[in-house]
Amino acid sequence: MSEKKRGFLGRLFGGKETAESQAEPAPETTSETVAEESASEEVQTDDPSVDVEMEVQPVASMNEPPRPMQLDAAQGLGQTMSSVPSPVPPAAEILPTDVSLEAESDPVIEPPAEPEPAQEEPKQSWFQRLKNGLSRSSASLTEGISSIFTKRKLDASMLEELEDILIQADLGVDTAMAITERLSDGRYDKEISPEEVRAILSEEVEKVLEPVAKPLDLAAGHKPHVVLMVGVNGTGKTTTIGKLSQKLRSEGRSVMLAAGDTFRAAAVEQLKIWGERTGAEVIARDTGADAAGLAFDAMKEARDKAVDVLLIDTAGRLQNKAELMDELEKVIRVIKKHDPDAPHTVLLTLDATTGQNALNQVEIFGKVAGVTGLVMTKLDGTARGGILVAIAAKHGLPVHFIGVGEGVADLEPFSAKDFASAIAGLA
Ligand SMILES: Nc1nc2c(ncn2[C@@H]2O[C@H](COP(=O)(O)OP(=O)(O)OP(=O)(O)O)[C@@H](O)[C@H]2O)c(=O)[nH]1
Repeated sequence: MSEKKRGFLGRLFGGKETAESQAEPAPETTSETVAEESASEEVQTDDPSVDVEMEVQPVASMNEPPRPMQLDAAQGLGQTMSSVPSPVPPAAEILPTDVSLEAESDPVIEPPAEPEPAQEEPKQSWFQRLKNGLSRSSASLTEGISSIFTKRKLDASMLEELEDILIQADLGVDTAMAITERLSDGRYDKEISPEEVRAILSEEVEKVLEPVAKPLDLAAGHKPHVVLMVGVNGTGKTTTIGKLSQKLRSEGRSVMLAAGDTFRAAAVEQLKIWGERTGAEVIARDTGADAAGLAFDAMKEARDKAVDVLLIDTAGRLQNKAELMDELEKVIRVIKKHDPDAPHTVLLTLDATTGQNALNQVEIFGKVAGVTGLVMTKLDGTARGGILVAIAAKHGLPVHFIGVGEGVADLEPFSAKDFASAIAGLA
């Protein structure tokens, strides 16, 4: 019961809610050092000694109280806000094969509107939303299982068919084999029900996911704790930052958002809206501005104002575009000028609809940006949610959150057991 009284993030991030963060004793970055870097790398900061290109535009005050859309921290897992569904574009559409560095101006993707109290929908538990979100993934598995294991005695061809279904659901060869091996153990020539198979599926998936289901740890005392959000275009970086900001604010933490996606005008606007909604100050520049310069200025602002968490957005980039990946490295180098240990968290957002390509994204972003944890989004828009299992088995990186919709309540800390039960279609 006492657990319940602690803030939701306090419990799930492993940190003490009241713990005072200590400022990092990072060496002070001087304007000279930035100017040096700027001269060699053309970082455009707002430091007066450095070439000033665009104005920093603080938007909302971080002292503002969170808006009514706040998810009650103590109720986090059990309560819901209604989400506004919108069609998720297929991976092929959100992963163009050729992306140029020229700034884009596309329509602003407004964060989903807050529900009017009068229109409040019946509250669903997080598990129910997770189940609904994963329904396409679980349907493809459970329908396949039901079609094989119907009043037949277990034989080798059934196991082969099952293995195919599991592999097609992107669970990965190793997990597929582990499941079929476990099934075959002592069950040959015996009738086996689809329910038994689903129970074993759930147990094996949980075994793979348990070691990676780790809360985001903000308790190390960094002030600010710097979270850099990286990933391919349209995977949900900006939306995830907005949702995280909401959660952190409802824990009583001060948050600053850096609109480092200077490539896409709509992303800057989107982040400003999230900032206003969640009471987080937003550091932004005009479209096309230097992302590293913006990150430098945001770091300075966040340290000067002693905010608890700085969430830095970055432009989406394909992992095979070398020049874009170089730009990301530069952003990280500039952040380190303020604090050599920063970014303390590098979150990679993965779009579940991408399927197997996500494995490759983890590898490349891991090398370039030192990814420390994963957020898998859009599990609601795909039958390929099993990819999370393959990623866990291959890379073993912590999975901090999963997203099953666009609404602020559709991002939650990752639970291996819940995910395994939901994908196996268990109640
Ligand atoms: N269905 C669904 N949609 C999501 C989820 N997360 C994000 N989205 C939507 O995905 C779209 C792209 O999200 P963004 O946050 O703009 O993605 P991004 O990675 O910042 O995009 P770039 O700035 O182009 O790199 C938006 O329409 C979001 O609302 C999710 O978990 N489920």
